[in-house]
Amino acid sequence: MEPIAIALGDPAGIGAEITAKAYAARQDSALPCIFAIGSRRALEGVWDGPIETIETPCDAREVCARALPLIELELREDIVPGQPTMEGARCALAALESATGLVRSGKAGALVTAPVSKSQLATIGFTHPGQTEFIAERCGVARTSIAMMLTAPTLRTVPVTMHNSIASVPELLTTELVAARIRATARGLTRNFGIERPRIAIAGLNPHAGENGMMGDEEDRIIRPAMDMLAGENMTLFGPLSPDTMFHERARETYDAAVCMYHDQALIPLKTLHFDEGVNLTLGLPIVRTSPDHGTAFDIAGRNMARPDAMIAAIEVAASCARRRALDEA
Ligand SMILES: NC(=O)C1=CN([C@@H]2O[C@H](COP(=O)(O)OP(=O)(O)OC[C@H]3O[C@@H](n4cnc5c(N)ncnc54)[C@H](O)[C@@H]3O)[C@@H](O)[C@H]2O)C=CC1
Ligand SMILES: NCC(=O)COP(=O)(O)O
Repeated sequence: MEPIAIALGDPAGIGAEITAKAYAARQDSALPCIFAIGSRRALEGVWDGPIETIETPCDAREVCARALPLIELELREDIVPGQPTMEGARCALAALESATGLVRSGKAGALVTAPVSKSQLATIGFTHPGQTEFIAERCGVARTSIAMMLTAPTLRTVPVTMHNSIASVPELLTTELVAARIRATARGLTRNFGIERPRIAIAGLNPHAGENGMMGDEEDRIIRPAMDMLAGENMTLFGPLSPDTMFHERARETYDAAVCMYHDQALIPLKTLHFDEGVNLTLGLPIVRTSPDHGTAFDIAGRNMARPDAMIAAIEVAASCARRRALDEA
């Protein structure tokens, strides 16, 4: 497998720190060869280990054993941890763009992205809600064909609507969109985890999954018809389930992934159970892309408090998915 590219994210956040700590733990965690893309200053500000500049991903192979390989991007200002700037957002976007390109061209084996600040990116004219949608566009894949899967040891969840206001969710939910996300989830489970006939639990939108229409009708009007559309495809679907009772331990054993109707319905159970090991895996792309589940953590940036566990898990999941895909394509 080619080296894995890590875009360092916002320089004022914890991206550089968790990347450096993941690199330092590479032997204990048996991580594959990785290289970083971003600002050298961001790394040097939080880590005193060895860093070596490389020109191309293939140089990382030789360097990785002795130093963290870095494709260096210019950052023309000092970094103040916890204080994001427009220049920092430009650097984060340049790293994301460059890393995505290297993976798309096959020079890097998978893409792992450290966290960015979405609002800060918006200040420099970034029009995508998040990195997920940007990467999909760069890969030429429609937003409706991808899915944002959060994966952790005892739970995988996928939100149908992603970075949208709660007020807009009922209007955005359509039968076609729900069906598309369920299909992307099923294919993603087969492609990335080798699950031949995935079992997928579908959440309702309303309390008690609508209580037979008493507390909302999206279950009957939108979600059930979406499940019916997929009848005959290679997956086992059940639901719509009451969202409050589908995440307890015994319930989680009955499915391979839960498709949820909005961001927090999917991410609250995942982060509550597995904050330090949750991985965000984008399904439906021609490349492998993962990210730690957490954000920029500006409140602890530069204080050597950031845990690298989710970044290590993101690298492990990326490597495992890339290996599986390579085997399937061989
Ligand atoms: N993939 C990405 O690029 C993501 C980016 N974000 C961005 O992150 C920013 C901050 O979002 P928040 O909601 O505050 O979430 P957050 O995950 O950055 O922080 C939430 C809490 O968890 C702690 N925390 C997070 N990661 C940690 C780690 N590795 N070790 C120890 N403690 C950790 C933080 O210190 C904070 O107290 C937002 O601007 C958002 O856009 C959020 C999620 C994902
Ligand atoms: N909460 C998940 C999230 O914000 C993912 O963001 P991104 O990876 O799409 O930037």
